[in-house]
Amino acid sequence: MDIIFGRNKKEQLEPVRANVTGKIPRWLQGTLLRNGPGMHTVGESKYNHWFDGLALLHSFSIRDGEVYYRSKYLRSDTYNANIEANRIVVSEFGTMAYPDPCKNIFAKAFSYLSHTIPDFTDNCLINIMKCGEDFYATTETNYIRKINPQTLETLEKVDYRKYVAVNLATAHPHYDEAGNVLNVGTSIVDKGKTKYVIFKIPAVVPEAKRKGKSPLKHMEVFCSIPSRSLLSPSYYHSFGLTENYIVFLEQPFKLDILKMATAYMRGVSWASCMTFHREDKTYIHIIDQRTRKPVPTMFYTDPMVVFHHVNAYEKDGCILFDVIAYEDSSLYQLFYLANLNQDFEENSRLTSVPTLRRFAIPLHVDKNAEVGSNLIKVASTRATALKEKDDQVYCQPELLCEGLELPRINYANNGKPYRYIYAAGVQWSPIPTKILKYDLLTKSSLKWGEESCWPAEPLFVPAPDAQDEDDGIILSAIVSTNPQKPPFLLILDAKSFTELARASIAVDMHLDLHGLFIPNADWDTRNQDSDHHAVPQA
Ligand SMILES: CC1=C(/C=C/C(C)=C/C=C/C(C)=C/C=O)C(C)(C)CCC1
Ligand SMILES: [Fe+2]
Repeated sequence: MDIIFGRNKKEQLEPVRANVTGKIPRWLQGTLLRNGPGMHTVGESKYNHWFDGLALLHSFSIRDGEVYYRSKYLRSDTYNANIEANRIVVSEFGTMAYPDPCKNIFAKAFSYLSHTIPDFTDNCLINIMKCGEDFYATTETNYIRKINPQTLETLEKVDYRKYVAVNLATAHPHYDEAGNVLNVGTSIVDKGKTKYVIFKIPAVVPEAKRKGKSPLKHMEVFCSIPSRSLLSPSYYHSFGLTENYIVFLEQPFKLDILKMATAYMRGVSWASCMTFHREDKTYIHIIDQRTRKPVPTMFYTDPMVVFHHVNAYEKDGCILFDVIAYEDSSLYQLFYLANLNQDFEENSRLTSVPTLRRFAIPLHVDKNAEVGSNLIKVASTRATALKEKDDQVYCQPELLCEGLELPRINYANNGKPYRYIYAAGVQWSPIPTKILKYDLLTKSSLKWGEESCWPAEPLFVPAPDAQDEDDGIILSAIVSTNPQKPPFLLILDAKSFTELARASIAVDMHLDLHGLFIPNADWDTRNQDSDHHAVPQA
């Protein structure tokens, strides 16, 4: 597995034409832009964790049945500092780095102190965000990096803290129909309070206010939720959105701020400051978008760890939301590079398999309902919400399916009733061996897999004349451990899950994390089909 995880990948700066077999639909015109870690050693120094690797952007430009591939390292300040020093000098999730090893004792002590409130990395390796006309590489710190989606060049560094008080923010924002961005961040011990901040970035700025400013300058706090604890806010990786509500899980997988403040001095990583408290509950916060206030009822469920929300929607007085959940936080443990070696089949066994769980949250809690009664009256789910004393509600999910991660949907259905989930299929290890389509109605799935192939997150792109939710195609970048088989972009028909085409590229391709598809606007206007792709397939 060293081929996939350990080895530094080479950039492919010049676009290279892929060898296409099969037939790419004529309407599929645009660029698949993806992000993920590509470099895990700098000089003699090595990162400890796969999520530490330096961000390598790659793109597949699809035009008239042809595919062109290119890749480029994000020239973050982190990348530049590391390359210049020829060693790792910026700390990442699983690796604490020491910039000045030769300083005298006084300078060293000063450097430790200045790390009490750390300046986090801008190695934005997780996802790509669209904001107005601009694209940004994202991670979970306060930094995002603007990029040129055509050339993959790195542009400005943006510090969210300049606009809203957040030290951390998710790499998984949501978009409304107009393309406005909603995201959640954590504000740590600011003015004596720790809170989760939901913030909005408008897609367009009114002409009068514009003055050449980017929409980021018009970012605003939408709502804040106080953290249950000042010094141990929850860690979260994504959130859910319905037409009128936001779903935020305050889970018992927490950051210990005091541990973080001394991590640099103690020589341990940020990852070691995260703890799963299996004795705690998971609190479900529901925010009403119309009042911009959290719903006052306290909804909770058993301890769990969620990285990816799938979708959420309102139905018959309830919010139904689907997540991929684990029993513990061992997933992040498995991505230490020491585990992803030859013996990875042994070392990276999941202790808790990812399960698709559906929760149901009643929007109106009858104060007179009997304690112990189930407040969910929706026939389509077995999820329950039991009334407890003091107006608390205990929610138990319906278990839908096992062994899936990196979920995607037809984003036109985000926040709305939906039927299909596209995801990476994982079995005994967190590394995907298949991609699958799960049908929430029939509770059955279709799968794609091939010997020695390791697929990435499958992304759905709707067809221009789509009638059904699954009228479209699936794109997934596949790397292979067979030296005879070059990596390829797989194009499946989303309805039947059969292969339409593959574009093989004889390059050094990395296993990526997340990304988006940018439809080719020229082609859309040429075909009078502009509305279908107004929002990226985020
Ligand atoms: C640097 C840094 C962080 C980075 C977290 C990262 C990089 C997480 C990546 C998660 C992924 C890729 C999950 C996939 O499902 C924290 C812990 C937020 C806080 C401290 C500083
Ligand atoms: Fe993610």
